Amino acid sequence: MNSDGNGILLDVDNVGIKFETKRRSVEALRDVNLEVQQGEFISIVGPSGCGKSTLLRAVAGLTVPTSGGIQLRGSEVQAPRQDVGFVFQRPALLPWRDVRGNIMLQAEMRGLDKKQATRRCDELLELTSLTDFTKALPHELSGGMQQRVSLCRALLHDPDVLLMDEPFGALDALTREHLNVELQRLWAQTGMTVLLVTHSVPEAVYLASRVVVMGPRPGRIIEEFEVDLPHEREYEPTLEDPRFHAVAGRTRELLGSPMGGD
Ligand SMILES: Nc1ncnc2c1ncn2[C@@H]1O[C@H](COP(=O)(O)OP(=O)(O)OP(=O)(O)O)[C@@H](O)[C@H]1O
Repeated sequence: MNSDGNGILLDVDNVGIKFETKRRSVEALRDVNLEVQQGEFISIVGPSGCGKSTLLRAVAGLTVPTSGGIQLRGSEVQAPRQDVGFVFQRPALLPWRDVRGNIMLQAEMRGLDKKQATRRCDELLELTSLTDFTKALPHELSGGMQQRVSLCRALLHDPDVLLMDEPFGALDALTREHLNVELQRLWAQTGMTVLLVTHSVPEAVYLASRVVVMGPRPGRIIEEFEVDLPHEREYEPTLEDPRFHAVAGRTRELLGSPMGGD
């Protein structure tokens, strides 16, 4: 339960975003409404250019809505927030810093207590099976490991909400599958709140407690599905589960493609 007493951690209220440039005006989002409870895992899918990244950036306070508003833990999001974690498609690690150094960057930027941050860093390294690579440099790591480092960095300050924008889009299929399984376990074990943008329908449904489908620009939410699957999910049995197929099939229909993304 959060400070506003109704269990809603994040409230996106009638948000519209227009980008005005010298040459054109783009309406990226129109009347977007989304209420997220603490501990939910929301997967956001939609056609390219429908405003998924814009929505995440607005939640992080990196883009200001043109209309409507966003509340996180009861306070209006008006500027970049300290209480979110962001994982992008590329891990963006500093090549001269080792794994611990890259994760601890978050502590330095936010002025966190070094002892506490180091303890948390150790826990996260353990949770993501990176303990043996603490002193490795980014070029010594696989793409999947680099993305795990970037996940640890995003979680170091224990954010209220973790925002992930196509975090596994640049990885090969097998690595992506492994990281899906790890992220599922992490979510089930920690109860963190996640908003994930993805083009992959199986990834969206396997990970989510709720799938949010957006329509073409100007981006709006056209449908939402609760995913009626156990909190902790094994990979293959889940992908064969009729409840998984029901949501994945409906999502693909809405996206208008037989394959519905990768
Ligand atoms: N800073 C900006 N200035 C001008 N237009 C922008 C800006 N950011 C996004 N847009 C436009 O807003 C629309 C939505 O972009 P956004 O990146 O949010 O879509 P998306 O759904 O994440 O796309 P994709 O799935 O291809 O990554 C696009 O038409 C894009 O060109």
